[in-house]
Amino acid sequence: MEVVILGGRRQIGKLAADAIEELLRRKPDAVLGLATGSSPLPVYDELAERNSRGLDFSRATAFTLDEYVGLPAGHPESYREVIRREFTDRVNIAPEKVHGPDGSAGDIPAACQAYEDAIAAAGGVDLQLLGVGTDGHIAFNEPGSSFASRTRIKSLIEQTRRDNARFFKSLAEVPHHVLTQGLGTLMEARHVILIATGAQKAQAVREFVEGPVSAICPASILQFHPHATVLLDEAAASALKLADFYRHTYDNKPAWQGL
Ligand SMILES: N[C@@H]1[C@@H](O)[C@H](O)[C@@H](COP(=O)(O)O)O[C@@H]1O
Repeated sequence: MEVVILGGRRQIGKLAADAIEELLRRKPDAVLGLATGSSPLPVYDELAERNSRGLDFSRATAFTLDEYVGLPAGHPESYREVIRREFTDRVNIAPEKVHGPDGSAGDIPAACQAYEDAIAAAGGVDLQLLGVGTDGHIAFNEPGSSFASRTRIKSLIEQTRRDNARFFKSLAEVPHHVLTQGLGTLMEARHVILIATGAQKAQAVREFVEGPVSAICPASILQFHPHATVLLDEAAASALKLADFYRHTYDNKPAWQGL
């Protein structure tokens, strides 16, 4: 796991966008894993800007991480809508190449299997963006999720519902159930870039980067990933024991740019 501590959200956005740009130039039909939440927004802003200057997404495919169950089609907070608004409508990716789990499916297990099959048929995810929940969840894999899990339905814990209530009119409107790629699914992405900013993430970051690998902190599975990059601002990095070591080792420059 490479941990890179940067000055702020804008620098994080640029560095993650550099990785995506390098991938798209090397492999124009790359498969991108997209995340919702506020953490990846600077990356999407930067990519939209680069798209307007010629970075081409026309041959790319994208898969989102997760989706609420039970929101009506077109609900502004469904992740399908969020990712469309925040990213895919702002670049020249083909809408039919942007996939998400179907939270309104009648047959949920079949929809989850179909999503796994679609990822596999696309050749797997080349680069997966991730945020992290204050409880250490990635995608919507809450504490206790199996490290071998695949796309499936999950219940949200109250902490996550409260964290996400800021996007809804009230806590009561936040769905209790979601579909999410599993931890086993996420671990198959060839490169994972997790972004965390702000002091409210410091504890989760300390636990998943430097704590024991445990299902109680789902993001800790990334310690087993062969190519995981963690991009942090100073506040999110503030509880790390080895923060100085990471600063010196990577010198604000992750391995994909050459040490
Ligand atoms: N399912 C999403 C996660 O994918 C995201 O990482 C997390 C953190 O969101 P934020 O980046 O807004 O802190 O929120 C949600 O629960």
